[in-house]
Amino acid sequence: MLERIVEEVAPLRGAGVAADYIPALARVDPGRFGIALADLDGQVHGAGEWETAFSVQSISKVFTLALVLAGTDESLWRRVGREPSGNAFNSLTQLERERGIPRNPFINAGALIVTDELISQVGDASGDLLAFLRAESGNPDLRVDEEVAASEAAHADRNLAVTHFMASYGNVRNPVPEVLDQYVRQCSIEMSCRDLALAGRFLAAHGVRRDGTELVTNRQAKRINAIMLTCGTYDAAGEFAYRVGVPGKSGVGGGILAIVPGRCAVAVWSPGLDVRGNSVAGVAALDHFTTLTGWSIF
Ligand SMILES: NC(=O)CC[C@H](N)C(=O)O
Repeated sequence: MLERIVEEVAPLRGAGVAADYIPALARVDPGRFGIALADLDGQVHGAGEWETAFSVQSISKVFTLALVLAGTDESLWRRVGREPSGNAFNSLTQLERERGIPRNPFINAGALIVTDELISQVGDASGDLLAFLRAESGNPDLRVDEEVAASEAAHADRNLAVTHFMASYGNVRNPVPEVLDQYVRQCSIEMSCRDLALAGRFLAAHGVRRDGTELVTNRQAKRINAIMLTCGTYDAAGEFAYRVGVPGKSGVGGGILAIVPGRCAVAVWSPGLDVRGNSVAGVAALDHFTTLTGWSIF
């Protein structure tokens, strides 16, 4: 079935444009495509370029949220909301009206607060994330792409502005440059569809990790999936629910992690993005996937 999906989306490969506000991402061929599925037993299947590493970008926000929630009570929710923003992932417009409290943890502003919280908990937030991702994917070679990190850090005016703005409301605990550095590093981690599907599997498995231990409770996993559904694709979350019908988190590297609760995690990658920053062929592939399997949650 995954091979069939590769064929079905072939005409869409190359549609859209690779993100260019981070120059190192603009160099990737937008026509590439891969898909992988990890089931609850940790079996993984793939088609296309499913073992090629790419920049996970905002998909990292799901994992940092899970790590923060695993390490604390619910106090994070005093600093970040749980409502769809209806705005672009890097928008500033709601922040002044809402006194420095970002709408949700998956837009940049909210993810920067989550990273700030993870720094307070563990210090080296991106290192902690990398250790988690290596363990879940079984791939000890996962690493930060230093070229992408440097490129993003050199073009971070907007994320710096957002973080300073939230700091002016007292909603940032660590020095802004440190929060930015850790955020850029987490976004610049390279993973393949295979790695991502395995790393996201715990969200399909009600919070239980590869080794059988619990990262987050069943209730927390349910809630993270709910926020992925309502906020994971930014101002296209309604359209994503309409077409795909499962929780999903996209990144401007062209990847999308989708969760079918109780069944599997699916990762797709194709760098050509639509205007809202979601992979054109990736969304289409997930649309085919839930149609072929009947595994939409609706
Ligand atoms: N949507 C995304 O993937 C955005 C992540 C990117 N690192 C940024 O902060 O702009």
